Amino acid sequence: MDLKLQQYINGEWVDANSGNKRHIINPFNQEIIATVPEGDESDAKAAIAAAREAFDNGEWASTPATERGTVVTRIAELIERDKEELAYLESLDTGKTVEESRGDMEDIAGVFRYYGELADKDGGELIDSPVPNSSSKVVHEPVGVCGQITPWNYPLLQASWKLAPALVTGNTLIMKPSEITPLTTIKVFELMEEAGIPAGVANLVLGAGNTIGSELSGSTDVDLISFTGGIATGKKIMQAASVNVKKLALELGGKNPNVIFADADFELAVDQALNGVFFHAGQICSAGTRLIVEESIHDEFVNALVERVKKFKLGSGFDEDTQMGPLISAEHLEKVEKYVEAGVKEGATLAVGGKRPEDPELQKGFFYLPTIFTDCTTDMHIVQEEGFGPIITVEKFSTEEEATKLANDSIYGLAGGVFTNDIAKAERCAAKMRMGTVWINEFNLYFPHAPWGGFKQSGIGRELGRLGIEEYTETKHIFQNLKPEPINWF
Ligand SMILES: NC(=O)c1ccc[n+]([C@@H]2O[C@H](COP(=O)([O-])OP(=O)(O)OC[C@H]3O[C@@H](n4cnc5c(N)ncnc54)[C@H](O)[C@@H]3O)[C@@H](O)[C@H]2O)c1
Ligand SMILES: C[N+](C)(C)CC=O
Repeated sequence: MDLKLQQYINGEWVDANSGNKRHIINPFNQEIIATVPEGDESDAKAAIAAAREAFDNGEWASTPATERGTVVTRIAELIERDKEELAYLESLDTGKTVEESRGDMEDIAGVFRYYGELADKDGGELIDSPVPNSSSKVVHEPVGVCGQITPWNYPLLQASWKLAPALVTGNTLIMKPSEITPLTTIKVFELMEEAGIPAGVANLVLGAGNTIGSELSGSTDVDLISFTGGIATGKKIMQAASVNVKKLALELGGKNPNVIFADADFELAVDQALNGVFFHAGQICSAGTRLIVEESIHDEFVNALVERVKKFKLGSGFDEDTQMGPLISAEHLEKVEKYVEAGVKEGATLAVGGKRPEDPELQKGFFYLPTIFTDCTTDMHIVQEEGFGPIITVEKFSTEEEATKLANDSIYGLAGGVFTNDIAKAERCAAKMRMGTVWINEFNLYFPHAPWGGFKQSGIGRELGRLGIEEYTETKHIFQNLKPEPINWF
């Protein structure tokens, strides 16, 4: 593997201070793909010091925004150049099909390109001051040193949503990818170095969340944490971040409803419902794992799903005909198994799946069969909790009001979908659904221009779009009295 397999701190490729290492495991066959440094608090401290110095010396922040934009656009070009290698690494690390990874790489290059082009578009704002003989303007400045923590399911995609807006706005950063999927993030740091990001501006530390992640969240030298991951970790980060009242951007989990009305295009809704859940084996924050189907088509709809699911081809992400790869790890597979067991105990009916596949060729991988539960009710653990696996729960409704009430009955509010051919009904539902994204006759679509994030416990703040850049800026009001006079109060 032609990759540095090291951390990147203050412009140098380095091993962990402790000398410790971690094996990265292929989820398809449990083979060791790579061995990388396992950093700890001391590595995180070194990276924080480098990022602090690079921010405080002001060089990157005072580089003209156009130049910062050019460097970030160059990163997009390098990602496009090395797209095949990146897609290969992402599929090795995560088990997802290489076709999915290629799509991810196109999205990622698009994110760097989008923010590269936005870099110099913020000229601030002139305020019409109510005070005679004065000027009043608003400018946006970088927040400072940013800690960025990412999950394993979309390793480089989630990193790109953080790296590109932080860099174009003049911040410095420390990135900590998931300890089990670091490869593409390492590769992109090589590309960022090639693109000309100055030493200390972007730093990469590798290792566990409870060491490096905690150090980043609890450090008084870090001004902002942008985190994507689970709710439980998000809560720990919020607590640690209170030490210096850090700015926080949290992209957390989801248990996303997909409402299917009887008047929807049946084949389209079946196809999108399957895609909305089983893509990447259900390991997607916005997976439409909670199907809410109108009673009059419920049985026909479930039968159609089951027939299609039985034909899914599970296998290596590198085989052309594979539709679904393995889960990420043995630990996660066990979690998914327990989740399904809980559903059975709660009284839901297993319509298909509910176990590991028996195919001898899949025994070394962390595979789980696509699973559909019927007879589900909102009080069930499997309807309320994120399973993060290839599992659908199906509930029934009979009125529009009931459908949106069910859809909103959740602590989450990340995303949801509505399938209907009645445009007015679709708009009414979208208005009522308390989620950061609502898709109409579509599921799981995102692009750089539109914001992404959650209502309720699915998060704080937004990534992507113009809001994604605002997370990385402080707003300053500058007022000038053009004809100052004494106040003579005291
Ligand atoms: N909202 C979104 O856009 C979005 C996108 C992708 C994934 N997710 C969510 O991510 C979760 C799956 O990812 P995961 O299992 O990697 O999540 P996770 O919370 O276990 O880990 C995410 C990251 O946090 C780090 N971490 C762990 N403990 C930490 C601590 N105490 N302090 C700081 N950092 C710590 C991990 O090392 C990892 O890098 C799911 O809940 C999924 O919904 C959300
Ligand atoms: C945000 N998204 C959909 C790319 C990945 C969620 O896990």
